[in-house]
Amino acid sequence: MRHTDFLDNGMVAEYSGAGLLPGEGGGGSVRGYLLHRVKPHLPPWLGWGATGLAGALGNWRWGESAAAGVGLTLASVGLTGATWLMGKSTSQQRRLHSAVTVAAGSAWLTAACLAGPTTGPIDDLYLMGGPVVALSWNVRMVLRHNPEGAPSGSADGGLLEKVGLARAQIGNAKVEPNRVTAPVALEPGEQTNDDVSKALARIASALDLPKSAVRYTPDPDSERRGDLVIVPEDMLSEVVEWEGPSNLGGSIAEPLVIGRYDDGAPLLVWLPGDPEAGRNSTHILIAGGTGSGKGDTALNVLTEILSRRDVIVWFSDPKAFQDFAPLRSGLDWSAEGGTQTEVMVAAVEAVIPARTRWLGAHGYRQWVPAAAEVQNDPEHTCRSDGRACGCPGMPFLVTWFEEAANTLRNLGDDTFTGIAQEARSAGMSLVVSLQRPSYDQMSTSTRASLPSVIALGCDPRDEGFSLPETVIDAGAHPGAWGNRRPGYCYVVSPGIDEDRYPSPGRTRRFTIRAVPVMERLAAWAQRNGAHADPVTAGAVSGVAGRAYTGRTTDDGAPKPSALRAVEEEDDMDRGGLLVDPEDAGIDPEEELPGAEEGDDAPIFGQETGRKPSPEEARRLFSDALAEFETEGRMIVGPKDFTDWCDQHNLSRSWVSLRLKDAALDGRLEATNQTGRWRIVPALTAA
Ligand SMILES: Nc1ncnc2c1ncn2[C@@H]1O[C@H](COP(=O)(O)OP(=O)(O)OP(=O)(O)O)[C@@H](O)[C@H]1O
Repeated sequence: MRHTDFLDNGMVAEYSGAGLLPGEGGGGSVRGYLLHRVKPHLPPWLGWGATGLAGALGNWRWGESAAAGVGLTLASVGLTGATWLMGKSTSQQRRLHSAVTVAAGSAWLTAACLAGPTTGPIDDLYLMGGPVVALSWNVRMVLRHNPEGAPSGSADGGLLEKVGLARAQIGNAKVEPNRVTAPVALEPGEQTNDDVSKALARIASALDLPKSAVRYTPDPDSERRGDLVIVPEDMLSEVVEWEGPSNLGGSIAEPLVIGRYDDGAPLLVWLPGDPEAGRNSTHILIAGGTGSGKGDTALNVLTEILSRRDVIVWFSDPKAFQDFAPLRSGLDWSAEGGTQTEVMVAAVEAVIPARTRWLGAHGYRQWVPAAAEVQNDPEHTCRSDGRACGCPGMPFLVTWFEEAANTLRNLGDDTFTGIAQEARSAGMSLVVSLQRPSYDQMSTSTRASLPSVIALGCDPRDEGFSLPETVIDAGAHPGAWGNRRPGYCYVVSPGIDEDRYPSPGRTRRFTIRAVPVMERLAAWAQRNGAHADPVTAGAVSGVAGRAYTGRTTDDGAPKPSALRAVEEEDDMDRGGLLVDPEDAGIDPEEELPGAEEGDDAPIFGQETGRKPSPEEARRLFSDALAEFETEGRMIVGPKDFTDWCDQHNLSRSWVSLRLKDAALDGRLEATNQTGRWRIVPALTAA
């Protein structure tokens, strides 16, 4: 049994102060346990018995011999002297104790041999003195087990010496069920905390435990002190299924519960910052190899987010919502990769300044739950006369990019880093997941702008990508799990005590049983969750046009006032940029054809024949852009006009030139990809 091996090693027993853990040690039965406890204290008593026996036998053999008397006396003195000499290397106290014991024992033996063990006081001396001496050794041993942070002596030296940390000291360890925390003090000037980090694998090997069971938390105030944490039994091996969100209707500012740690504590992450705790909003990277449980981990996070009342989610998934389909109707906006995702990214860029301005105008240095409520507090007013402004609140915004490597690469490092930096003060968090957590998927600077990570099992070579070096040094090794431990993860994120970073946790598993619960959650979010505020909705519509629908209500319920307000401002001929009331029930998937599908579909009129006149051609081109806009295909390039060119006998190079002209006219805007243009919705065009 692992646990017992661990204890048998003696380390915990030596330094716990409390001895063995309840019910542990030895053969498993009560008898075995007692025997195990008593065994170390027997030798002095055996020595006492042996001395008595030797006295009786010696008297029978040499009772009458004068020569034997001289020999025995000399031997006794010699043995005592030798003990004293040999004790030189031990402590003074131990040396004296040993010499006195040998002197008393050998003197009694000499007297018993010569005069007889029962003569005069010799037998009384044996019966009274022997137990006293034996007991004195027992007491010494018991005291040695409670060093109270004192230098550790030889026994711990055994383990630490084995792992190359001789002369380090282990103090009084704290023993909890399945967790031992032992303070370590290193040799001043000789050893550093780094040496312990490097020795963790050897400590695990000495204790016959997996590498992830042994961790080290350096003391931030000292280079030679820290806590060695040993968690002998893997309490995460039991799979726990997801049964529902932890806090339905709570605020997104409250922690998201995504699983549990190895000691049973809840595994938490926070997205918005907390001004009181001096914490900023964070962005999260979900990193894990294939089969590491990334999909289920994302579901843990997303279900928690969707169950909160003051948040909206924009979600891009190039895998066509394979894993997330049951939750899709709870999202404010969903995109299936390709052009749809490009539009979403452009929209994210556009809403950041608008949201930041709104928060600033209402006196919020960062998003807090009160920002999502109607602004009835004169402390948070945008009116110059200081009276409450009554503006609709602004929900927190989570923008989520599944399998994001391509999107991020297209976006470029500087753009992404800028978005990530600025989004934090706009009441937004980005969540990004990667197919393979490695630097060929994501550049160093992009990785650096995602401060939080949920690091699942991966290739050992990719550990350095997933986790900060300090956490790996402290004993975190997602590479040791690969895809054999789905859902196991380390979480590094503001709000979590840093001591926890190297502790593994496990997210919950989603099975087929979870599907109806997720569907109910999405329906709840659709009815009771937040809707985009007018500022966010206005900014996104200015970029995405009809591609952004906002979360629709499926039961014909009136749309939230935020959206109606935007619609009322719209050009009446266009009937508003957001969903028409009669379109409210339309499945957004049907409304937004994928890029590939759109490429093949003949969406334009079927005019054929002669080449149009230049004026006619320009009119047709402008109609084509309007049609793209109606379709919600807001990012276009010459290749999107291939069929159209064939129909109208126009060339793609002519289209290229017209695209540039349209950009000069303000109808299009350049994207950071050459030859790709974003349509400026007609409402906001000059
Ligand atoms: N927390 C968990 N506990 C137990 N099993 C889990 C857990 N999370 C995921 N699994 C199981 O592990 C397997 C792989 O999970 P999942 O598909 O989420 O991995 P993935 O990392 O998303 O892989 P891929 O990238 O190939 O989609 C699935 O069978 C899933 O049910």
